[in-house]
Amino acid sequence: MSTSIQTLRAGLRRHGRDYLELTKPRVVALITFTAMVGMLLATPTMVPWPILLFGSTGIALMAGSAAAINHLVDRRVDAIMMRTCRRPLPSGQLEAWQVLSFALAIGTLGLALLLAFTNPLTAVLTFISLIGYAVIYTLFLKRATPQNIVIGGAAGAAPPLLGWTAVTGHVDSGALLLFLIIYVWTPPHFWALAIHRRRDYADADIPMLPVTHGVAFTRLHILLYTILLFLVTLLPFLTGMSGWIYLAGAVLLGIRFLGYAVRLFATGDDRLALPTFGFSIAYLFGLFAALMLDHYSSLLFKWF
Ligand code: HEM
Ligand SMILES: CC(C)=CCC/C(C)=C/CC/C(C)=C/COP(=O)(O)OP(=O)(O)O
Repeated sequence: MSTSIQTLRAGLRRHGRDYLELTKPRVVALITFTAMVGMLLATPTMVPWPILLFGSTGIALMAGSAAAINHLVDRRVDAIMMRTCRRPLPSGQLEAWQVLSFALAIGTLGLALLLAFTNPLTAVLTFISLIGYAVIYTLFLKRATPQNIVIGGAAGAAPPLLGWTAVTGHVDSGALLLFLIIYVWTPPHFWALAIHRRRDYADADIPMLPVTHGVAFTRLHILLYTILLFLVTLLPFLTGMSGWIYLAGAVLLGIRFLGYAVRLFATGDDRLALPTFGFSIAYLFGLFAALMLDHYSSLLFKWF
């Protein structure tokens, strides 16, 4: 046992950057931020600091573990695609057993933190999200249907709900609303990138929407989902969960996102696809920052 821990430690020192890359750190950073906003919105008082700290670390570790399993399952597909061929497995920097050990280690640590500092419901739902992304999406859906990311998007949309249940111990309408926002955001986020990288997906025989149904059809669906997203993001205000500060943020960000989607659709210029993908990330960060800002400003207003 101690020898295998020593081997793991030596490997971590030599390949720190590769292990970090396995976790998709920038994706997990945004996922963790949305989970923390879910925690903050779940209560009108302060979130107990052990839940905030260890709950979000637990969710981040399990999301990182899911991302590492995705690298393992997809290693042959990743070797074919230009965007992913330099990843640690296809480039030979790490071997499959190292990736599996790493994923199991951080996944188990994450699960233990959630069980110790949050509640069984959060631990179970986070585990289901891990399986949803790492196994159901990556191994089956991704290769089976162009609706892969619509169905698989449920795993990526779960984090704010997980943050919410970490604080309250149950799922309620506020948590479901935050889930719904990310669920509807995922198709325009991903399909914009898929238009830009469609040749990669065709080469790897992955049935992404622009490959199976063409670019024009995908542009239309990006636009339709962005309109739906605009409407869904009004719900936190309409249901009284959030106030005017959030509404202003959601409308401004939504108009900008719609601007990208309309231009992509109307001009048919695929050079707009990558900027649309880039903006989708800034959009989601901005929207959740607006939820948080609105929550605390309305609390301050009540206190004084
Ligand atoms: C099924 C759901 C999703 C799919 C298929 C998807 C797909 C992708 C892909 C393929 C990339 C890679 C871009 C690259 O390597 O150049 C990416 C990047 C990114 N995604 Fe997603 N995504 C999903 C959900 C999410 C969620 C839920 C979040 C956060 C809440 C997120 C945040 C990001 C961020 C921040 C990046 C940029 C990463 C970087 O610059 O390294 N994605 N997404
Ligand atoms: C809370 C928890 C455990 C959630 C896990 C959610 C999670 C890590 C979602 C990531 C979504 C994502 C980057 C999908 C792209 O995979 P891809 O295989 O289509 O993209 P790739 O080609 O860049 O690998």
